[in-house]
Amino acid sequence: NLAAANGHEVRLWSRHSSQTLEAVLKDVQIVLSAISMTGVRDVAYQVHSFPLSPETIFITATKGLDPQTTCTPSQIWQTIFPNHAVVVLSGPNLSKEIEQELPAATVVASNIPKAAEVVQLVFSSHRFRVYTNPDPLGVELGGTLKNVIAIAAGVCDGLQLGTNAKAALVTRGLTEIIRVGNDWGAKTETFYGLSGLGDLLATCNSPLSRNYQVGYQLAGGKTLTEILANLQGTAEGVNTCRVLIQRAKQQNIAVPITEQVYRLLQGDITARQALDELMLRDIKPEYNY
Ligand SMILES: NC(=O)c1ccc[n+]([C@@H]2O[C@H](COP(=O)([O-])OP(=O)(O)OC[C@H]3O[C@@H](n4cnc5c(N)ncnc54)[C@H](O)[C@@H]3O)[C@@H](O)[C@H]2O)c1
Ligand SMILES: O=P(O)(O)OC[C@H](O)CO
Repeated sequence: NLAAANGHEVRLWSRHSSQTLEAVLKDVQIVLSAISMTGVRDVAYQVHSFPLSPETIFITATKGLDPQTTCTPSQIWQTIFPNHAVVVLSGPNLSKEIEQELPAATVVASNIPKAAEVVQLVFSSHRFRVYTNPDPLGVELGGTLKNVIAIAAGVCDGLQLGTNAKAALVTRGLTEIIRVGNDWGAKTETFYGLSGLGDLLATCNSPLSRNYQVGYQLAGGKTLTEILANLQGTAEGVNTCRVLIQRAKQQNIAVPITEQVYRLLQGDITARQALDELMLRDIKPEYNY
Protein backbone atom coordinates (compact mmCIF):
# COMPACT_ATOMS: atom_id res chain seq x y z
CA ASN A 1 0.00 0.00 0.00
CA LEU A 2 2.81 2.41 0.92
CA ALA A 3 4.70 1.85 -2.33
CA ALA A 4 1.51 1.97 -4.42
CA ALA A 5 0.52 5.27 -2.74
CA ASN A 6 3.89 6.62 -3.94
CA GLY A 7 2.96 5.79 -7.54
CA HIS A 8 4.81 2.47 -7.93
CA GLU A 9 3.29 -0.47 -9.75
CA VAL A 10 2.94 -3.23 -7.15
CA ARG A 11 2.17 -6.90 -7.74
CA LEU A 12 1.34 -9.31 -4.92
CA TRP A 13 2.00 -13.02 -4.74
CA SER A 14 1.40 -15.70 -2.12
CA ARG A 15 1.32 -19.48 -2.33
CA HIS A 16 -2.48 -19.16 -2.56
CA SER A 17 -2.44 -16.68 -5.51
CA SER A 18 -3.99 -17.59 -8.82
CA GLN A 19 -1.17 -15.78 -10.69
CA THR A 20 2.10 -17.68 -11.02
CA LEU A 21 5.27 -16.48 -9.29
CA GLU A 22 7.00 -16.36 -12.68
CA ALA A 23 4.36 -13.97 -14.11
CA VAL A 24 4.51 -11.73 -11.03
CA LEU A 25 8.32 -11.52 -11.19
CA LYS A 26 8.48 -10.53 -14.87
CA ASP A 27 10.58 -7.32 -15.31
CA VAL A 28 10.42 -6.34 -11.62
CA GLN A 29 12.95 -3.91 -10.11
CA ILE A 30 12.35 -4.83 -6.46
CA VAL A 31 11.22 -8.06 -4.78
CA LEU A 32 9.91 -7.64 -1.22
CA SER A 33 9.56 -10.83 0.81
CA ALA A 34 7.34 -10.91 3.91
CA ILE A 35 7.00 -14.68 4.04
CA SER A 36 6.99 -16.51 7.38
CA MET A 37 10.42 -17.90 8.26
CA THR A 38 9.36 -21.47 7.47
CA GLY A 39 8.78 -20.60 3.82
CA VAL A 40 11.75 -18.29 3.09
CA ARG A 41 14.33 -20.76 1.76
CA ASP A 42 11.85 -22.63 -0.41
CA VAL A 43 10.39 -19.46 -1.95
CA ALA A 44 13.86 -17.92 -2.47
CA TYR A 45 14.85 -21.02 -4.48
CA GLN A 46 11.62 -20.76 -6.49
CA VAL A 47 12.40 -17.10 -7.28
CA HIS A 48 15.91 -18.14 -8.30
CA SER A 49 14.53 -20.45 -10.97
CA PHE A 50 13.09 -17.48 -12.93
CA PRO A 51 14.96 -14.85 -14.97
CA LEU A 52 15.61 -11.55 -13.11
CA SER A 53 17.59 -8.46 -14.04
CA PRO A 54 20.98 -8.30 -12.22
CA GLU A 55 19.84 -4.88 -10.92
CA THR A 56 16.86 -6.36 -9.03
CA ILE A 57 16.94 -5.44 -5.34
CA PHE A 58 15.66 -7.88 -2.70
CA ILE A 59 13.98 -6.57 0.44
CA THR A 60 13.29 -8.87 3.36
CA ALA A 61 10.81 -8.07 6.14
CA THR A 62 10.71 -11.53 7.75
CA LYS A 63 11.61 -11.56 11.47
CA GLY A 64 12.85 -15.08 12.15
CA LEU A 65 15.80 -17.50 12.21
CA ASP A 66 16.36 -20.66 10.15
CA PRO A 67 16.07 -23.68 12.49
CA GLN A 68 18.66 -25.74 10.57
CA THR A 69 21.42 -23.16 10.15
CA THR A 70 20.42 -20.29 12.53
CA CYS A 71 20.81 -18.02 9.45
CA THR A 72 18.76 -14.82 9.25
CA PRO A 73 16.38 -14.35 6.28
CA SER A 74 18.68 -11.81 4.59
CA GLN A 75 21.59 -14.26 4.83
CA ILE A 76 19.43 -16.85 3.04
CA TRP A 77 18.46 -14.38 0.27
CA GLN A 78 22.08 -13.21 -0.07
CA THR A 79 23.42 -16.77 -0.31
CA ILE A 80 20.95 -17.67 -3.05
CA PHE A 81 21.43 -14.30 -4.84
CA PRO A 82 25.12 -13.46 -4.15
CA ASN A 83 25.30 -10.79 -6.87
CA HIS A 84 22.15 -8.88 -5.91
CA ALA A 85 21.64 -6.14 -3.33
CA VAL A 86 19.66 -7.32 -0.30
CA VAL A 87 17.96 -4.78 1.99
CA VAL A 88 16.51 -5.53 5.43
CA LEU A 89 13.33 -3.60 6.29
CA SER A 90 12.51 -3.66 10.01
CA GLY A 91 11.09 -1.39 12.69
CA PRO A 92 8.18 -0.84 15.06
CA ASN A 93 5.69 -1.69 12.31
CA LEU A 94 2.55 -3.39 13.61
CA SER A 95 0.86 -3.92 10.25
CA LYS A 96 -2.70 -3.28 11.48
CA GLU A 97 -1.72 0.29 12.48
CA ILE A 98 0.03 0.94 9.16
CA GLU A 99 -3.06 -0.35 7.35
CA GLN A 100 -5.08 2.26 9.28
CA GLU A 101 -2.69 4.93 7.91
CA LEU A 102 -1.37 5.78 11.39
CA PRO A 103 2.12 7.35 11.33
CA ALA A 104 5.12 5.01 11.71
CA ALA A 105 8.89 4.90 11.13
CA THR A 106 11.14 2.10 9.94
CA VAL A 107 14.74 1.26 9.01
CA VAL A 108 16.14 -0.02 5.71
CA ALA A 109 19.61 -1.52 6.04
CA SER A 110 22.05 -2.88 3.50
CA ASN A 111 25.75 -3.44 2.89
CA ILE A 112 25.11 -1.52 -0.33
CA PRO A 113 24.14 2.04 0.74
CA LYS A 114 22.72 2.96 -2.68
CA ALA A 115 20.22 0.07 -2.53
CA ALA A 116 19.02 1.18 0.93
CA GLU A 117 18.55 4.73 -0.43
CA VAL A 118 16.49 3.45 -3.38
CA VAL A 119 14.23 1.51 -1.00
CA GLN A 120 14.00 4.51 1.33
CA LEU A 121 12.58 6.59 -1.53
CA VAL A 122 10.10 3.90 -2.57
CA PHE A 123 8.41 3.79 0.86
CA SER A 124 8.94 7.26 2.41
CA SER A 125 5.85 9.43 2.85
CA HIS A 126 4.17 11.81 5.29
CA ARG A 127 2.84 8.79 7.17
CA PHE A 128 5.89 6.48 6.92
CA ARG A 129 9.33 7.81 7.84
CA VAL A 130 12.16 5.60 6.56
CA TYR A 131 15.75 5.75 7.87
CA THR A 132 18.73 4.06 6.24
CA ASN A 133 21.25 2.07 8.31
CA PRO A 134 24.56 0.34 7.38
CA ASP A 135 24.17 -2.60 9.81
CA PRO A 136 21.70 -5.06 8.19
CA LEU A 137 22.54 -7.85 10.62
CA GLY A 138 21.84 -5.64 13.66
CA VAL A 139 18.59 -4.33 12.15
CA GLU A 140 17.42 -7.84 11.33
CA LEU A 141 18.41 -9.32 14.71
CA GLY A 142 16.68 -6.48 16.60
CA GLY A 143 13.38 -7.26 14.87
CA THR A 144 13.83 -11.00 15.31
CA LEU A 145 15.10 -11.34 18.87
CA LYS A 146 12.57 -8.89 20.36
CA ASN A 147 9.82 -11.43 19.60
CA VAL A 148 11.10 -13.71 22.39
CA ILE A 149 11.07 -10.81 24.86
CA ALA A 150 7.57 -9.87 23.60
CA ILE A 151 6.34 -13.33 24.62
CA ALA A 152 7.80 -12.70 28.09
CA ALA A 153 6.18 -9.23 28.16
CA GLY A 154 2.80 -10.80 27.37
CA VAL A 155 3.33 -13.18 30.30
CA CYS A 156 4.23 -10.22 32.52
CA ASP A 157 0.98 -8.41 31.66
CA GLY A 158 -1.07 -11.61 31.77
CA LEU A 159 0.11 -12.21 35.34
CA GLN A 160 -0.55 -8.51 36.15
CA LEU A 161 2.97 -8.05 37.52
CA GLY A 162 2.88 -4.25 37.21
CA THR A 163 4.80 -1.45 35.49
CA ASN A 164 8.05 -1.90 37.42
CA ALA A 165 8.30 -5.55 36.45
CA LYS A 166 7.57 -4.77 32.80
CA ALA A 167 10.23 -2.03 32.70
CA ALA A 168 12.77 -4.39 34.28
CA LEU A 169 11.90 -7.20 31.86
CA VAL A 170 12.12 -5.05 28.72
CA THR A 171 15.38 -3.40 29.85
CA ARG A 172 17.07 -6.69 30.77
CA GLY A 173 15.60 -8.16 27.57
CA LEU A 174 17.41 -5.49 25.58
CA THR A 175 20.66 -6.36 27.41
CA GLU A 176 20.15 -9.99 26.40
CA ILE A 177 19.45 -9.01 22.77
CA ILE A 178 22.61 -6.89 22.65
CA ARG A 179 24.72 -9.71 24.15
CA VAL A 180 23.53 -12.13 21.48
CA GLY A 181 23.73 -9.52 18.70
CA ASN A 182 27.29 -8.46 19.56
CA ASP A 183 28.44 -12.08 19.55
CA TRP A 184 26.87 -12.43 16.08
CA GLY A 185 28.79 -9.37 14.84
CA ALA A 186 26.07 -6.67 15.00
CA LYS A 187 26.70 -3.16 16.33
CA THR A 188 25.49 -2.17 19.82
CA GLU A 189 24.11 1.21 18.69
CA THR A 190 21.80 -0.44 16.15
CA PHE A 191 19.93 -2.12 19.04
CA TYR A 192 19.23 1.30 20.60
CA GLY A 193 17.54 2.42 17.36
CA LEU A 194 14.08 1.94 15.84
CA SER A 195 14.68 -1.67 14.78
CA GLY A 196 15.92 -2.65 18.26
CA LEU A 197 14.56 -0.68 21.21
CA GLY A 198 11.82 0.84 19.02
CA ASP A 199 10.40 -2.49 17.92
CA LEU A 200 10.90 -3.96 21.40
CA LEU A 201 8.74 -1.19 22.92
CA ALA A 202 6.03 -1.55 20.24
CA THR A 203 5.80 -5.32 20.45
CA CYS A 204 6.08 -5.63 24.24
CA ASN A 205 3.28 -3.11 24.80
CA SER A 206 0.67 -3.99 22.18
CA PRO A 207 -2.07 -6.61 22.15
CA LEU A 208 -1.81 -6.32 18.34
CA SER A 209 1.46 -8.27 18.58
CA ARG A 210 0.98 -12.00 18.05
CA ASN A 211 4.08 -12.76 20.12
CA TYR A 212 2.75 -10.70 23.03
CA GLN A 213 -0.56 -12.55 22.64
CA VAL A 214 1.19 -15.93 22.95
CA GLY A 215 2.73 -14.88 26.29
CA TYR A 216 -0.46 -13.25 27.57
CA GLN A 217 -2.52 -16.35 26.88
CA LEU A 218 0.13 -18.73 28.29
CA ALA A 219 -0.07 -16.72 31.52
CA GLY A 220 -3.84 -17.25 31.42
CA GLY A 221 -3.30 -21.03 31.48
CA LYS A 222 -3.88 -21.91 27.82
CA THR A 223 -1.54 -24.40 26.13
CA LEU A 224 0.70 -23.32 23.25
CA THR A 225 -1.17 -25.65 20.89
CA GLU A 226 -4.51 -24.04 21.78
CA ILE A 227 -3.09 -20.53 21.39
CA LEU A 228 -1.44 -21.13 18.01
CA ALA A 229 -4.57 -22.83 16.66
CA ASN A 230 -6.55 -19.62 17.21
CA LEU A 231 -3.86 -17.02 16.47
CA GLN A 232 -4.26 -14.86 13.34
CA GLY A 233 -0.90 -14.88 11.56
CA THR A 234 2.56 -16.03 12.58
CA ALA A 235 4.18 -15.70 16.02
CA GLU A 236 7.81 -16.02 14.93
CA GLY A 237 9.08 -15.79 18.53
CA VAL A 238 8.09 -19.41 19.18
CA ASN A 239 10.53 -20.76 16.57
CA THR A 240 13.09 -17.99 17.22
CA CYS A 241 13.23 -18.90 20.92
CA ARG A 242 14.15 -22.52 20.09
CA VAL A 243 16.82 -21.49 17.58
CA LEU A 244 18.21 -18.88 19.95
CA ILE A 245 18.57 -21.39 22.80
CA GLN A 246 20.53 -23.63 20.43
CA ARG A 247 22.81 -20.77 19.34
CA ALA A 248 23.30 -19.41 22.88
CA LYS A 249 24.41 -22.89 24.04
CA GLN A 250 26.84 -23.22 21.12
CA GLN A 251 28.31 -19.77 21.74
CA ASN A 252 28.11 -19.92 25.55
CA ILE A 253 26.00 -16.76 25.87
CA ALA A 254 23.85 -16.11 28.95
CA VAL A 255 20.19 -15.71 27.91
CA PRO A 256 18.19 -16.12 31.15
CA ILE A 257 14.91 -14.61 29.88
CA THR A 258 15.00 -16.64 26.66
CA GLU A 259 15.66 -19.79 28.75
CA GLN A 260 12.54 -19.26 30.83
CA VAL A 261 10.45 -18.46 27.73
CA TYR A 262 11.76 -21.68 26.17
CA ARG A 263 10.83 -23.81 29.20
CA LEU A 264 7.40 -22.18 29.32
CA LEU A 265 6.79 -22.83 25.60
CA GLN A 266 7.89 -26.46 26.08
CA GLY A 267 5.31 -26.80 28.86
CA ASP A 268 8.05 -27.67 31.38
CA ILE A 269 7.15 -24.88 33.83
CA THR A 270 4.28 -22.51 34.61
CA ALA A 271 4.45 -18.75 34.07
CA ARG A 272 4.71 -18.20 37.87
CA GLN A 273 7.62 -20.67 38.09
CA ALA A 274 9.38 -18.85 35.22
CA LEU A 275 9.00 -15.57 37.14
CA ASP A 276 10.45 -17.10 40.33
CA GLU A 277 13.39 -18.56 38.39
CA LEU A 278 14.24 -15.12 37.00
CA MET A 279 13.83 -13.26 40.29
CA LEU A 280 15.86 -15.78 42.32
CA ARG A 281 18.93 -15.93 40.06
CA ASP A 282 22.28 -15.16 41.73
CA ILE A 283 22.67 -11.43 42.41
CA LYS A 284 25.23 -9.73 40.16
CA PRO A 285 26.43 -6.38 38.78
CA GLU A 286 24.18 -4.78 36.14
CA TYR A 287 27.00 -4.81 33.56
CA ASN A 288 30.30 -6.64 33.20
CA TYR A 289 32.54 -3.70 32.39
N1 LIG B 1 2.30 -8.47 10.76
C1 LIG B 1 3.18 -7.56 11.18
O1 LIG B 1 2.84 -6.58 11.88
C2 LIG B 1 4.63 -7.68 10.76
C3 LIG B 1 5.41 -6.53 10.77
C4 LIG B 1 6.73 -6.63 10.39
C5 LIG B 1 7.25 -7.87 10.04
N2 LIG B 1 6.48 -8.97 10.07
C6 LIG B 1 7.09 -10.24 9.72
O2 LIG B 1 6.62 -10.66 8.43
C7 LIG B 1 6.53 -12.08 8.38
C8 LIG B 1 5.11 -12.45 8.02
O3 LIG B 1 4.25 -11.91 8.97
P1 LIG B 1 2.67 -11.79 8.70
O4 LIG B 1 2.09 -11.04 9.82
O5 LIG B 1 2.41 -11.29 7.32
O6 LIG B 1 2.29 -13.32 8.82
P2 LIG B 1 1.10 -14.09 8.15
O7 LIG B 1 1.06 -15.41 8.85
O8 LIG B 1 -0.13 -13.23 8.11
O9 LIG B 1 1.58 -14.29 6.63
C9 LIG B 1 2.63 -15.17 6.32
C10 LIG B 1 2.73 -15.37 4.83
O10 LIG B 1 3.76 -16.32 4.59
C11 LIG B 1 3.25 -17.32 3.72
N3 LIG B 1 3.91 -18.59 4.01
C12 LIG B 1 4.03 -19.22 5.20
N4 LIG B 1 4.69 -20.38 5.05
C13 LIG B 1 5.00 -20.48 3.75
C14 LIG B 1 5.68 -21.46 2.97
N5 LIG B 1 6.14 -22.58 3.54
N6 LIG B 1 5.83 -21.24 1.65
C15 LIG B 1 5.34 -20.11 1.08
N7 LIG B 1 4.69 -19.15 1.76
C16 LIG B 1 4.52 -19.34 3.07
C17 LIG B 1 1.76 -17.38 4.00
O11 LIG B 1 1.06 -17.94 2.91
C18 LIG B 1 1.44 -15.89 4.17
O12 LIG B 1 1.28 -15.28 2.92
C19 LIG B 1 6.92 -12.58 9.77
O13 LIG B 1 8.28 -12.97 9.74
C20 LIG B 1 6.73 -11.37 10.66
O14 LIG B 1 7.57 -11.40 11.79
C21 LIG B 1 5.16 -8.91 10.40
O1 LIG C 1 2.70 -9.40 15.66
P1 LIG C 1 4.17 -9.62 15.92
O2 LIG C 1 4.45 -9.99 17.36
O3 LIG C 1 4.80 -10.52 14.91
O4 LIG C 1 4.88 -8.19 15.73
C1 LIG C 1 4.78 -7.56 14.49
C2 LIG C 1 5.97 -6.69 14.18
O5 LIG C 1 7.17 -7.38 14.32
C3 LIG C 1 6.01 -5.41 14.99
O6 LIG C 1 7.00 -4.56 14.48
